[in-house]
Amino acid sequence: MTEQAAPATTDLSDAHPEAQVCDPVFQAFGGRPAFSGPIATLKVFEDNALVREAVEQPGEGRVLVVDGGGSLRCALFGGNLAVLAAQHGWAGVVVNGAVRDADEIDAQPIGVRALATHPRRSVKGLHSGQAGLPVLFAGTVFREGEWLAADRDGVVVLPAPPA
Ligand SMILES: O=C([O-])CC(=O)C(=O)O
Repeated sequence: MTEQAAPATTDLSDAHPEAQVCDPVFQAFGGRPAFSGPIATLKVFEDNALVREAVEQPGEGRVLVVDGGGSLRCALFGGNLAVLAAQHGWAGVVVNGAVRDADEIDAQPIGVRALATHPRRSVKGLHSGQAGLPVLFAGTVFREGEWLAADRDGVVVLPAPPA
């Protein structure tokens, strides 16, 4: 997979009045401090079966945006899923919820944003949730196919990649 330099979120925010700038609620994980790509969305709650299914599919440089309803009672993403996401070419994962195995995630060449860490794993096997719907958190609407950039300054969403 070729790794393209992600444009700075500051420059994107300055140059694009249409940019949505996420509320600064995220902690940063992963071996890639800056990442960007088209958005794929998931809406789940304390069940990460769909997250695993997604990162087992070709990522093609996309960013998986997982709305976990903000639950801080378990982790929706962890070290094994980070390996799968990297292997399948996902640029990053943004979680409205918690992750675990922070050190293992940091060892993978993807970017991850989440509200917190939590040692407990989520439910598996219910396969509850929905893919491809617009999701709303951090003051931002994340729509499948729109474009996200993240770096140490924050997370920005644009309707399309900058020209
Ligand atoms: O599988 C999970 O629920 C998350 C996790 O711990 C991992 O990815 O290693």
